[in-house]
Amino acid sequence: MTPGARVAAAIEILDVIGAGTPAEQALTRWARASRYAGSKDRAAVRDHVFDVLRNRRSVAVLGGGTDGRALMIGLLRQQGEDPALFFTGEGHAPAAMSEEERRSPDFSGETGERWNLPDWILAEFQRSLGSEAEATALALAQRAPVSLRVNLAKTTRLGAMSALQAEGVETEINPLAETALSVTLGARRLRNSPVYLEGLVELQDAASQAIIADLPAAERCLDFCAGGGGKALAMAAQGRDVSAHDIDPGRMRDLPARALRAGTPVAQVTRETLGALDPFDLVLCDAPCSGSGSWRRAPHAKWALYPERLDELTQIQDNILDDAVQSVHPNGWLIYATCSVLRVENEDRVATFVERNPDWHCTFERRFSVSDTGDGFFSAHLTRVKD
Ligand SMILES: C[S@@+](CC[C@H](N)C(=O)[O-])C[C@H]1O[C@@H](n2cnc3c(N)ncnc32)[C@H](O)[C@@H]1O
Repeated sequence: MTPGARVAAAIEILDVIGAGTPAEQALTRWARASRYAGSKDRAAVRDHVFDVLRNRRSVAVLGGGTDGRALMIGLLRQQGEDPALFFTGEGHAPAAMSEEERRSPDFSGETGERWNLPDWILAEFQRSLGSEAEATALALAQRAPVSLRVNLAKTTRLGAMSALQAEGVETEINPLAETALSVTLGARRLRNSPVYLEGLVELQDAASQAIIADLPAAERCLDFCAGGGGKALAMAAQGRDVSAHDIDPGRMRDLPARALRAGTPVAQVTRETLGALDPFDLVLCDAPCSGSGSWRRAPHAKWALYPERLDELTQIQDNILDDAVQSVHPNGWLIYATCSVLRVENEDRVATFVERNPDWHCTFERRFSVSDTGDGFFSAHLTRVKD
């Protein structure tokens, strides 16, 4: 495909997304219907689409509209390209630009537009991040790094690096955790590589790994909000005895296969069986949240969040802590984590938990910035106050 044809494909997909189809679904449908597109074409079209979704506000201003065509004109301008070189009308390229489209709009640069955030969230964003607010917003508009967790139950970090290199996947040490690698080349080869298929590495954000690396020593651990089990598997790879629970057990459907591949067993517990089990030394609540620390991976979530939903999430987070604390051993740990950068979902939830439970205190809090090495995350360690 020519560069212009890739832009035309992105326009078509953005219009499908604009009409309400989720981004991944729209991309998959387009790829199935476009057998002529090679893997490089598919990757380039995907990058265009996700670059637009991350930068929706600024590119709408720069392109003078919100349909796929305007958004792509805006994206090319933002990337320092001349859109007229892509909009030629030749072959499969989009039609040549009109007189009006050629006029580069004035980019007023209001904060929400420059930061590519909805206006309503700006105050909370600034309260949460202070002097880091702008850098965080701008980082969320960039592509996310690809990080791997080395399964130390099967190999070493250097062992994994050289095995990956032999398969054409280049990596470098990621400083956030001793299990973490950043992929610098060949990420697309990963999923079919023996190193991945044999469970020597898992795809996992490095800050997510650091949250597990920070955990206090504890033998029997419960991942209360296990989802796909990324953190449960990371805990199991540390040699802990791990059980996984989720309000929606269907979310854990891939966990047995992943645990088998990793060679690190994870038991699954249901709501019903949980009450009959002995309390755990550590209960991790990786709570549902706005996902604001990982909006560069799921940019649609940035635009789908609204104030009432954020309020609802904080209520769910409080309820989860109140529920999960019942499974913690008297000398045990309650760990709270989110992939959010918002105080209202992080420090504020910990503070209100301690207010409701004065016999508990927080011994550790850590924030992870959105950076080249990892997503935005938060974690806090809570335990009972000792007499
Ligand atoms: C952030 S995701 C977990 C991601 C997972 N820990 C990982 O690292 O892959 C949050 C999970 O919490 C679950 N959840 C939501 N409400 C819950 C509740 N009240 N009790 C337990 N789990 C809940 C959701 O179904 C979702 O799978």
